[in-house]
Amino acid sequence: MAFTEDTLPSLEAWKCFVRRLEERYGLREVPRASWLGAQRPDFLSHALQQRVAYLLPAAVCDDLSQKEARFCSISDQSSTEAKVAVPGAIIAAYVGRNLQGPSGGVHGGAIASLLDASIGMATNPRSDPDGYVTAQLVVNYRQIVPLGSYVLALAYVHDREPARRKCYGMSRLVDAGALAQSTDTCALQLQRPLEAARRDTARERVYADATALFVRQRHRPETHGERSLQTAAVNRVESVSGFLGAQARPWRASL
Ligand SMILES: CCCCCCCCCC(=O)SCCNC(=O)CCNC(=O)[C@H](O)C(C)(C)COP(=O)(O)OP(=O)(O)OC[C@H]1O[C@@H](n2cnc3c(N)ncnc32)[C@H](O)[C@@H]1OP(=O)(O)O
Repeated sequence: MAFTEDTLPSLEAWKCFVRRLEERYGLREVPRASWLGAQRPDFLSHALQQRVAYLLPAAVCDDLSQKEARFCSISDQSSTEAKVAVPGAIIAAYVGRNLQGPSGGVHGGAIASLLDASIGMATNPRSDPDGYVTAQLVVNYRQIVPLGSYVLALAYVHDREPARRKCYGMSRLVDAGALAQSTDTCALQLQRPLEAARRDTARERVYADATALFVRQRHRPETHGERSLQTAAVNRVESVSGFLGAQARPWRASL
């Protein structure tokens, strides 16, 4: 998917999305003050200190290339905090007609991919994004996801066995409702457990949930050429956007 200036969400729209996340899920850790007064360096360092491992997209990064800015990762900085595994993650996505499974509904494979990606994000620290891979993924499909929906995958890690290289997580795919109205795929890694991922709330429709076992690889496959963490993060989110077939449409969050 090609990102253009038109498809970048504005900072205001992104802040609005985060505010709504805060309201719905009590995400106290999103540093509201820094969003509101965002200037890139302060914003990034403050956000890092405030336990947000990385934020995508970050349209505030005006000195990066457009593509990098779209997927700016704040934990590429070599801080100790960035090396800490993140126990929670949220992906907001639009699932369009190109993902048709049953008539009028989204294909189960796309739903599984979203759930898998969100748990993978909650499992892997940004400083080592390829450490843990999916060994097992069990998906419960609870309701048809209507084509053309905005959805959120809310993931958290509930157990780790480092000595055995194992990490257990779960994710719930819910209707985003008015919370995210964008065809962009965006993601947030959190350094606190996301309580909202744990249980259903009356306020949202739950389409599916999944449990997963991630296992740390003993040997990594060779990568071809130099690959920065930044590039890996960009590629990974682009791959999610890619398989979702996100169409280039403007951000539609109302302020
Ligand atoms: C910011 C970053 C965001 C990142 C998002 C990324 C999300 C993307 C996630 C993916 O899509 S990953 C791609 C799909 N997955 C793969 O391609 C994985 C392919 N499989 C493998 O590479 C290996 O099979 C694997 C690393 C999972 C395990 O191989 P090992 O040889 O290291 O496992 P080993 O036999 O030593 O087992 C270690 C432990 O895990 C257990 N285990 C391994 N595979 C299992 C399995 N499949 N089911 C259940 N348990 C399993 C195994 O029983 C054992 O437990 P115990 O120590 O308690 O005995």
